[in-house]
Amino acid sequence: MYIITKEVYFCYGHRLMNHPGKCRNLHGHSVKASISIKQNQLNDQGMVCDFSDVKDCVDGFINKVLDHNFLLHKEDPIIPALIANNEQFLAIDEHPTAEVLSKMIYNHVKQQGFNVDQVVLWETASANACYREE
Ligand SMILES: Nc1nc2c(c(=O)[nH]1)N=C([C@H](O)[C@H](O)COP(=O)(O)OP(=O)(O)OP(=O)(O)O)CN2
Ligand SMILES: [Zn+2]
Repeated sequence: MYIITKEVYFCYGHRLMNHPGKCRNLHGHSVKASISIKQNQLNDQGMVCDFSDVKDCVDGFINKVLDHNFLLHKEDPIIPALIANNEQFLAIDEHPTAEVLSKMIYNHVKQQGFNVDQVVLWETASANACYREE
């Protein structure tokens, strides 16, 4: 089994509305996502796939959906105020944790036809979440 990994960097604001501590406050992160693709066989270029193809796939999604966006649970009570002020945000069904965001990226890359091994989202220099399927 061969595995390649491409890293991408982006930013977002969010809050974890049910968090008992500081993460329920509005705050932001400058994050790294590591996207790993696996294959048993290399292609005729000797690659799992081109790093740039992974980057193009992930950048398209991240730039459109996550980067410099404000990520909130759909029931977050701040949403009416954002709408009233014409502010941009993304409301999702789950809490916008590193776990949930890594799965969102995983699902997008898988839907684009890549054989994804895992997606790791480094939310801070010391904390990451990984999503993979058995
Ligand atoms: N399992 C998870 N735990 C936490 C998440 C998460 O997404 N999944 N998110 C947060 C916060 O949003 C934020 O990421 C803070 O993380 P944390 O590592 O606690 O923050 P610090 O950098 O301040 O940590 P220190 O190492 O104490 O400086 C929280 N938990
Ligand atoms: Zn956070």
